[in-house]
Order: sequence, then C-alpha cells, then structure tokens
Amino acid sequence: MILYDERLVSREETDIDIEDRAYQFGDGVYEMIRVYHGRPFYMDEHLARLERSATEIRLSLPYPITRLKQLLLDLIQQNHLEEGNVYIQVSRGVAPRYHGFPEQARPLVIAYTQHAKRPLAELNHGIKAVTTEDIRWLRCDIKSLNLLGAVLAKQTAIDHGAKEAILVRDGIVTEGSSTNIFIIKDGTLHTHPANHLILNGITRQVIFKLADECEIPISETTFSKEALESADEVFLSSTTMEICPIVEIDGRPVGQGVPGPVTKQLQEAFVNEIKRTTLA
Ligand SMILES: Cc1ncc(COP(=O)(O)O)c(CN[C@@H]2CONC2=O)c1O
Repeated sequence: MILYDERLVSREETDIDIEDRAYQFGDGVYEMIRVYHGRPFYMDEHLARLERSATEIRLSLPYPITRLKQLLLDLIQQNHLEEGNVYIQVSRGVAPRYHGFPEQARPLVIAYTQHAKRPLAELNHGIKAVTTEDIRWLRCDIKSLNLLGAVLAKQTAIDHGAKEAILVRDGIVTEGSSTNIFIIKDGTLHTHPANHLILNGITRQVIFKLADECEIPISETTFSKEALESADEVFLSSTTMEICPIVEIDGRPVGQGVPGPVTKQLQEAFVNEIKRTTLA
C-alpha cells in the first residue's frame, strides 16, 4: 500500500499528473523516516521539520500534521514494515505550468515504505568519500525536492568509487550530499552550525544529545577542508546511514584508516537510543 493524498491505496491505483509541480519544478518538500522494530524513529521531529520546510516555501499542508502522523502509522502497520524507511513527499499540486503559485491546487501528499536493513558493513568498516564544491542554493535548511545539486555531488562520489561527497563552500566544509558531516580532533566533535547552508539533520540532533550524555565535547563551528584532512576521525550522519565512519577522503586515509574510538562510542550510544525509543 501507499499513502496517496489522504487514502491508503495500492500503488497500481495511482498515477502522477504530468503537470504536478513537484515533477515540473521540484516544488515541494519531503522527509525520510527510519523504522526499527516496526516503530518509527524520531517521527515527531521529522514531521515538525516537514511542517517547517512547507512553511518556508509558503506551502500549506492539505490536512493537519496529526492526521498525516496517523496515516503514516497505519501505512507502516499495513505494510508490516519492521525495518526500513518511510518516504513522505508534499507537492504544491497540479496546475498548468507557470512559475507563480497556482490560484487553486490541492497540495498532494504521497508516502511509501521501503524494507531496508541497517547498513552494517558500512557502519562497521567505514566508507570512502570525496570532496567537491557545494554548488547548491542558499536555503539548504529546507528539505525541498530541489535536489539536483545533491544528485550531481553524489554522482561525483560514485564516479570516484566513493559512497559520499563532502561539500565545500568557500573553503568551509558544509555537509554531505545527503548527510551531515562531523570531525573529531583531540577528542572534540566539530560540525557546521545549523544555518541556511546545511540541513539540520534529525540524526545530527540525536548526536548532540548522545554527545552530551557521553560527555564528549561538541563544537558547532565551521571547519576548513584542511581541518577535515587533518582530523583524527570523520563520520557522516543521516536517517538511512545512522552514524557512519568515513575512513578515506580523496584517496587519503583518515587517521589510522579505520573507524575511530569516539565514532564507535557514539555508534554504540546510537544503538542504545534505537532500543530505548523503539523497543520500550
Ligand atoms: C542534505 C542533507 N543533509 C543532511 C541530511 C541528514 O538528515 P537526517 O539526519 O534528518 O536524515 C540529509 C538527509 N537525507 C535523507 C536521509 O536519507 N535520504 C535522504 O534524502 C540530507 O539530505
């Protein structure tokens, strides 16, 4: 089943109009929520961000967020999703192609589930990354469907045999193409401030909570590409990749070239947070 507008229907029953503004302009917002043990992880925080993203592009949701939450819980249950992701998207709707907002168009909500296991190999062994210029717009805090900059960056990583592209704007590391980036230097965590140049990741926010509980110092300050290259440890964070060590950047090892101790400590704390919030 999928969620289409306000109904759970079979995917075969639905189609997307060629003049849907998400399709033609990327005019919409989205969220990706992880499910563990059949329970969504930090769903309220994701839905609050969806509401904020919609507000920031002057898009009104077609029904209350509380209704959407219940529909998503029903979708997870109906699809027997034990471990995987829920993708939610809100388009400004269908209207004759014109850049200005349509006079009247009902925003279209869709959502579907994906069965997906945790990326254990990447979590245990780490991944490779490359750096590339951050060419995206200046409202990266909005989780919009305008993802071409991210798509091109991710493909650059793939072209170089890597899993993620680390974005650099004017010499400063912002984030990954679909992740947040953290470095550890002399025991302190550093990550880009949550401003208009990055997405304030939900996983990033969980890491701040876990770092506090683990008494790991964390500094929300910008850092340079040079600081990235001389870091003791580097990891990325996202809903689908959790806390994933980066062990090689641009062909050079990070630290000892293996997941570091602070990263592993946070990974362990993250697993405990999953258990605390989805097994209780
Ligand atoms: C540009 C960007 N930065 C950071 C993040 C991390 O945010 P969360 O911790 O809230 O996931 C994402 C998530 N991208 C989602 C995660 O999975 N697939 C995506 O498109 C992202 O697209």
